[in-house]
Amino acid sequence: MPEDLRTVEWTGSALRLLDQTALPDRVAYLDAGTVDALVDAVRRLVVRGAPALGVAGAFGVALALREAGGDRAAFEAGAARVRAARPTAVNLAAGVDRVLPLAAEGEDAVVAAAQALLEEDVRGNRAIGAFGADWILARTGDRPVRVLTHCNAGALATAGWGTALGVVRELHARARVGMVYADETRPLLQGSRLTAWELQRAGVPFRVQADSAAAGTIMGGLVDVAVIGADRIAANGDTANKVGSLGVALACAAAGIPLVVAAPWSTVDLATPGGDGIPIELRAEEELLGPGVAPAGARAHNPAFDVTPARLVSALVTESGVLEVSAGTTPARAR
Ligand SMILES: CSC[C@@H](O)[C@@H](O)C(=O)COP(=O)(O)O
Repeated sequence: MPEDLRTVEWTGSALRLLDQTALPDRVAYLDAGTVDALVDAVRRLVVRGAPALGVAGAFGVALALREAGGDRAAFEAGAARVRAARPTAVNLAAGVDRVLPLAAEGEDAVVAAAQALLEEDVRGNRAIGAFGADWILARTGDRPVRVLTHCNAGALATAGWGTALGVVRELHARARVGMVYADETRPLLQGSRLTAWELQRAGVPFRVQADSAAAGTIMGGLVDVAVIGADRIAANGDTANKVGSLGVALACAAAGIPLVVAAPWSTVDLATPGGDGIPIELRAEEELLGPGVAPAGARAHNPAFDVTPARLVSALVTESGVLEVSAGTTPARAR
């Protein structure tokens, strides 16, 4: 993503969000100037992706502080609403928690801490990209690398550069990308709308494919490595990410190719021992239904995420380096 586009930016009076519901057709921004506006934007996925949610949550504390006007209980309630706007990405709660202690010092101190988190995220993503590219290239030799990715873990999902797509960008900068298969990502099309948009702008060769094509593409020998992001990684390495990631992981295991999870340490939740403790967001049934899609009256089951067991995660790439999770190097053991 070019430097002129920011997913999350503090204007001085509001949080300016690049509206990801309008992409790829339009580049539009939404200024969230209240807690209500921010919570609504988070729920509608105007801003989305775990690290971007973390940064938005941190700035949301400044909105809550201003709105409360010195009323401690109102401030705490506002911050709690931001924190709980979506349940799975631990970064959202972590972003809020990180700046909360500064509330006593006022809005400027909170904004400065949120801005520091934003800048840290971009720096971390650059490091993730380099570590991930090194790890992959050490296993693929000289041939161009064919990558499969699921959902959008790019610049749009972060404060800049991206995690899984940060690895792809780094491979591309080293002229080593053969092809990227971008799963379209049902039901909200983060892959075909957002990942494809980012890859196109970056000049990376790609094909969008239906989620249901992923297993065949992997088993058919068209993919060297799958690289995905994460919303929450438990202490044992179990990884929650966009629904459909588990299917990609199972196919990778069956085909004997690596599944790489690229995420900052802020996505690791050491307080959650295993994947069964990760809350999975259930979204509105309407996202999967409607005229021309399903018969009137049909009901839907619409989990936004699934959990990939640690044994299927070949590598977890963070800004600190690579953990070979399925080989036993879990986040808990590394810390
Ligand atoms: C770097 S983003 C990592 C994850 O947050 C991403 O893969 C994902 O699942 C996003 O889900 P979304 O529902 O679009 O917020």
